[in-house]
This record gives sequence, C-alpha cells and structure tokens, in this order.
Amino acid sequence: MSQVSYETLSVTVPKEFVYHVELSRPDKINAMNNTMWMEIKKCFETLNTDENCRAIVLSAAGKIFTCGLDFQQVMQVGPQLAQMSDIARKAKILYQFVTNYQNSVSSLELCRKPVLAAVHSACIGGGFNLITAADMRYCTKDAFFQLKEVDIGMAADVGALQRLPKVVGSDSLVRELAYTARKMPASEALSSGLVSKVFDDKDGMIEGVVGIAAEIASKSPVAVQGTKFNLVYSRDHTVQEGLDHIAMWNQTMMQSEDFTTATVAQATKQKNVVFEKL
Ligand SMILES: CCC/C=C/C=C/C(=O)SCCNC(=O)CCNC(=O)[C@H](O)C(C)(C)COP(=O)(O)OP(=O)(O)OC[C@H]1O[C@@H](n2cnc3c(N)ncnc32)[C@H](O)[C@@H]1OP(=O)(O)O
Repeated sequence: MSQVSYETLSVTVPKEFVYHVELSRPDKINAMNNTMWMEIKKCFETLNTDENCRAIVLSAAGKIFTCGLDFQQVMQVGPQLAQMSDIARKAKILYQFVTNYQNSVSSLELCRKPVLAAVHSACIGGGFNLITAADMRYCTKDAFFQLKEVDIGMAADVGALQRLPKVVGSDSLVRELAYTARKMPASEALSSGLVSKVFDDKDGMIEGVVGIAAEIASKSPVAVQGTKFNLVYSRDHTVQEGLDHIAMWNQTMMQSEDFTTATVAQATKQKNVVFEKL
C-alpha cells in the first residue's frame, strides 16, 4: 500500500487492489483549498504507479461531497495580485494558479487505474469539474451537481467545459448548466448519463461502488489499464487514429502473459484467475 499521508484526503484499501480516496475536510464542507488541490494530484500520481492499486473509488467525508473552491483561498489571491502593478506579472500568477488546479483534475484521467466517483449531497463548482475527469460516476438520490462558477463571476476553467459535453453528449444541456448555475438533481444526472446509477443512501452507494471497483480489480490489469488509456486517447482523436493507436498498443500487450492466462481461463470456465501485479 502507498504509505503517503495527506492533510485533506483519507486513503484506505477496502478490498484487495481497490483504493478508496475520500475528500476529507468535513468541518469545512470539503472546500477545495490549495492543499487539497495539490494533494489530489499527488495522490492520483502515486496510485498511478502503485502496483497494489487497480481501481480507485473517490468519495467525500461529511455532510456534502464538496462546496467547490474554498472562498478563503480566493480571498488570498487578491492581495497577492495587488502587490503588482503590471498586467503581465499578474497574469502569470493567475495562469499558474489555473493550470496547477487543471493539472490536479487531470491527474484522475492521467492515472491508468479506473476512477469511480461516488457523490452524495452537493457537488459544486471545482468538485463538479473534478468528477468529469473520473471514469464513471455514481450518486445518492439526494445529490445535486452545480456548475456555480458564473455565480462567482468566472468561467469554469478546470475541465468541466471541456469534458462534460463528452460525458453527457448534450452541448445544449452543458450550456444551460454552465450559463444558469442551476442545480442538476440526481434524477437528471442519471437520465443525462452523467452518472451510471443512483443509490438510496451513501453507505449503500459506497458498498455498491466498491463492489464494482473490486470486479474491475479482478480482471487483468494489462487489459483494464490498456482499455482506459485507449478510451481516453480515442475520445480526443479520429476513429482511424484511435484504431491505429490500439493496433500499436495490442501488438505489444497481446504478447503479455495476461492474454494467455485470461483466454485459457475463459475457455476452461476457470474462476478466481490470478494476474501478476502491474
Ligand atoms: C483557478 C480556480 C479553479 C477552480 C475554480 C472553482 C470554482 C468553484 O468551485 S465555483 C463554486 C464555489 N462554491 C460556491 O459557490 C458554493 C457556495 N456555497 C453554497 O452554495 C452553500 O454554502 C452549500 C450548498 C455548499 C451549503 O449550504 P448550507 O445551507 O448547508 O450551508 P451554509 O450555511 O450555506 O454554509 C455552511 C458553511 O460553509 C461555508 N461555505 C460555503 N461554501 C463555501 C466555500 N466555497 N468555501 C468556503 N466556505 C464555504 C459557509 O460560509 C458556512 O460557513 P459558516 O458561516 O462559518 O458556518
């Protein structure tokens, strides 16, 4: 297990090869401060290379999933900018601020292990951006999703505008959510395809989602991680480029022992197949 401890995250291993990452500032309704943004990146980069991790559940501790960007954090930026008079110097600070947080969100997508987001109650602003970079999403029936950035006078800038249209497949819906900042309830999250399933309560959701993660973790890590890598690649390329990419990928990966082990297991109806760590 990765021996890294975090101030704003809690990391546990509920089942073999399944890691559970929780946003953990419950007394601050998981407001995303600078430490949390940086720790999310560190955590997913660490799990990316941890051979004991094959699937990751992302949830949050406390009353709500997250209220988004920490207002205290935002208020520290103003005085920092005020010390400079030149627009280029101020812009450099803001560019670094935005790209650091973009990289935090993107770490979920760059992590080779599937990330399953499990959302309860409110998922606002930066949190909504974050879960669009997960592989799959689940929520409780009391959950709502809100792109609230316009209400604080900014355009969402850490991934939702880029990823959400591809997740829900409706440009019109994304524009409505982003322009109005209205709350999207769980029922609509399900019907729009943002989430795969709605659970009655949080405990049931965590149990259910850990179960799905365990099912994924029981498969060949070569196959699962190759599938994720190629799905992400294909999303951003033409069909032919995606086909070329998977052909190059599999010319190597089909020589892996996992291909033989899994094929023989399927053909002989073998259960509980063991794959080497990757
Ligand atoms: C480069 C930037 C990249 C990232 C950009 C990200 C942008 C965003 O995330 S935009 C969205 C920002 N978040 C919000 O606008 C959320 C505003 N808050 C709410 O809508 C409600 O507070 C909420 C639905 C979360 C909870 O409502 P409830 O009625 O249950 O509680 P409240 O009394 O409203 O709040 C409880 C205490 O939490 C404090 N709080 C709320 N939001 C934030 C926040 N974003 N950051 C820090 N603190 C927050 C609120 O002030 C209350 O504190 P206290 O009065 O001390 O109890």
